[in-house]
Amino acid sequence: MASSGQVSFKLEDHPKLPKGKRIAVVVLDGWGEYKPDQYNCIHVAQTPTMDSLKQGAPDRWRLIRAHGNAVGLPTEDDMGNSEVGHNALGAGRIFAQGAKLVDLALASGKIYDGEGFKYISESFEKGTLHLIGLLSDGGVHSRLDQLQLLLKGASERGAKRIRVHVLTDGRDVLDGSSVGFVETLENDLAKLREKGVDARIASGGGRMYVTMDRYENDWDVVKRGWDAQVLGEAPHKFKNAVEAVKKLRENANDQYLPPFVIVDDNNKAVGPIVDGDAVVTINFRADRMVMLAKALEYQDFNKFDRVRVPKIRYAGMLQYDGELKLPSRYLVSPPEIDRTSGEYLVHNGVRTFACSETVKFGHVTFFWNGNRSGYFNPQMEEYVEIPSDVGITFNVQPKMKALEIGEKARDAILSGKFDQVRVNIPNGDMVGHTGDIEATVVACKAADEAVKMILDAIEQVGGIYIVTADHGNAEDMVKRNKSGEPLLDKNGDLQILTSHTCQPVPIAIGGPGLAPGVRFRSDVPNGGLANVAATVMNLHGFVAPNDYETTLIEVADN
Ligand SMILES: O=C(O)[C@H](O)COP(=O)(O)O
Ligand SMILES: [Mn+2]
Ligand SMILES: [Mn+2]
Repeated sequence: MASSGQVSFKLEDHPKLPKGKRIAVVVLDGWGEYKPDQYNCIHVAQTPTMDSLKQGAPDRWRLIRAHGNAVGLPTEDDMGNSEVGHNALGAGRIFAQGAKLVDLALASGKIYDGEGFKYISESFEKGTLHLIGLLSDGGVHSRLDQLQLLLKGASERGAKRIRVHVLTDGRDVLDGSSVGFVETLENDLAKLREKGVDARIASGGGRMYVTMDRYENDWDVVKRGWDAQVLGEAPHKFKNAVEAVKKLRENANDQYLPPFVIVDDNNKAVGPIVDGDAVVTINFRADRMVMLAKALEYQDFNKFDRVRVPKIRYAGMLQYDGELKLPSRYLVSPPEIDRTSGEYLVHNGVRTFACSETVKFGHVTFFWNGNRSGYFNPQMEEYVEIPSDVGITFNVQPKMKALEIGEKARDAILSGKFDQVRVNIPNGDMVGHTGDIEATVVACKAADEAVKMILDAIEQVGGIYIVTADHGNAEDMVKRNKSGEPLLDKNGDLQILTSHTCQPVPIAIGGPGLAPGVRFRSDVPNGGLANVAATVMNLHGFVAPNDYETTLIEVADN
């Protein structure tokens, strides 16, 4: 706890639980609990390991909350996501997250008084304001209503020429919904034009194919965006963005639309980014904006040929990486997630190994450690990234690198070099997002096999396991009405749910090293992801800091 300005990271000994056990912390990505039907891929898949854990209920298996207020999101209708989920798991407390902080800053108008807005507004007189980001109401990376408020606020404060570079979603929202979002935005921009603001959509593309890669998996994705947004070059040229999205959807879904630029009557791009302009990346979530932020901000940059590097005033909606201070200017201060469990544990002698494949690597490192890149103490930690497949949608390879992650974790456990071995197993989530039900079933089976590999290793060394998930996804693949029945679209087709869900997630503890009498408490019925950190600290033999959310376990006297 902080005392006289100094943080002491010393944890108290747990009165009943021993130190020195090897502990596997397994996070299944996108693995919620839902009624067993044909659209519940976890139920349909063979998942003997996860099924066997369930038999430990209620003492060693239970459900915890992973969405809404339990993870610091604005409302109970907000589904969970990896960022807020892993933040809560790692930090042991609930922080108001980016979505909420931006809401508050817009509502109070404070966003316009901050350094970031003042900085970009210096370009309003002579330059163009460019807004780049995900266009949907998914609330995971960005929200349309926040963009709308920012457009209004910026134009009222002097922005005379505005260009919006849209990234279509279909991943946190239904596929096909991009058309409606672009129409809504076009209406707003038309209203601004009536008021004398030269406001237009300048470019676009699907989020997974244009711009929003993460953890440096595939820089080509960012380059395609750069070419369209900055250089004004793209394979597809249209006069109108609604027409562009409708046309391009004939051959691709929203997530994967190819890049396009909007051109004028002379076939000239209407909104390349040039010297003197201002740029705001409107996503509040970090992982899929960091790469673009680097391309926009870094002078030394060799990930792709930027061709032309305009001298711009750039601000992020938030600062995306506190350690890298990236970007250096931002409109809203990010949550200050301090004193995470990872930091405490290295100070208390717990040696940690963390691993996932590229697309989830930052989840068990960067997000887990409070949006902080790098090690707390390289002598005590080792983070291993297994390269993800590039350039495919994961329904094509639904097993992903699950078994490789399992093997790395197993070897780390058996090596005796680590006290905590932490992994993220991505399949349920990454394949769930493709909306391919059959492939998601294969994905869930692979994830279960990886869990088995880890639990077997824990068995062998007399260790402890804790298995949980960050939010739901694969357990429900259709959109439903209020009574839970699947919804059909106007053609009578099932509406496939590519997004996360608001379902709770399982948590299980066990292993030969678990002291007798350890069981889930029954007096924390509303426990959520933020309660996991204190639980893990207990299993390592420590009491969590006072301000952490309470532990989920107790030790019964036998
Ligand atoms: O970025 C993504 O892939 C989705 O928007 C959310 O998925 P995640 O929160 O599981 O990463
Ligand atoms: Mn996730
Ligand atoms: Mn996801």
